[in-house]
Amino acid sequence: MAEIQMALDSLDFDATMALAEQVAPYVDILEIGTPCIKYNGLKLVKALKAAHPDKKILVDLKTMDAGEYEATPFFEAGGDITTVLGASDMATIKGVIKAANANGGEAQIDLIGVEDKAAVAKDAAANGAHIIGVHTGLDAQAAGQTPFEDLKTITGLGLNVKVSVAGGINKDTIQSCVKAGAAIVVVGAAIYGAPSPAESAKELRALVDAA
Ligand SMILES: O=C(CO)[C@H](O)[C@H](O)COP(=O)(O)O
Repeated sequence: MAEIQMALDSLDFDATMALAEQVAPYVDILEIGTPCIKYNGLKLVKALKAAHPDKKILVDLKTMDAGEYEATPFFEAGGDITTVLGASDMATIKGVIKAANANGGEAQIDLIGVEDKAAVAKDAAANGAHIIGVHTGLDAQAAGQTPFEDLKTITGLGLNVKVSVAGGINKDTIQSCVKAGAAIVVVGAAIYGAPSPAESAKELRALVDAA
C-alpha cells in the first residue's frame, strides 16, 4: 500500500502544527518542508514528533554537504527520514545514509535538478539509500514541468529502494503515480491550498487506497 506524505510548507510554526493536526488522520508521513525547517529548526521536529508519535516525520533538509554532521541532530530530535540532494557528492549521500542507519531512520535521495537521474539513483541505491525521491520543485512546476515521466524511468530500474514522487500531485494524478510504482506520494499545495485540507487529504487517502 502506498504511503501519503503531506508537505508542510508554511513558515509559521503554529500554522504548521495546526495543519498537521487536521491532516494526520489521513496521511502516513508528515514532511517539514525545506523553507519551514530552515525557519523553525529542531524545535519543530521535536514538537511535531511529540504531537504525532505514530507518524513518520520527514525533514526536508535537502542536504548538500557535511551529510552525517547535518542530518544526525534531526534524527536525534525525532525525524524518521531526512533528505539529501542527489546532486551532492556521493560522500555526502553516504554520510546521510550512515546517520539514518545509526538512528533507525531512512535517507531519501532527492533527484531535484539532477541531469542523469537514473545513474544517481543506481549509485545511491548501491550505497544503501532507503528512498529515491523523484521531484519536480515548485519553481520547475511554475515553468510547466511535471515528475511523471521521471517516475516511470526510476521505478522501471527495479532498484531495491522505495521510490517517492513529488511535484504538484493532486487528485487527478495521484492514482497514476501509485500505478507507476511510487511507494510514497507527496502532496503539498493540493492539500494546504484546498478549502478544507482535511477533506482534501481524506479524498486523496481514498484514491490511494483504491489504486
Ligand atoms: O519539496 C517541495 C518543494 O521543493 C514540496 O514540498 C513538494 O514539491 C510537494 O509540494 P507540492 O505538492 O505543492 O508540489
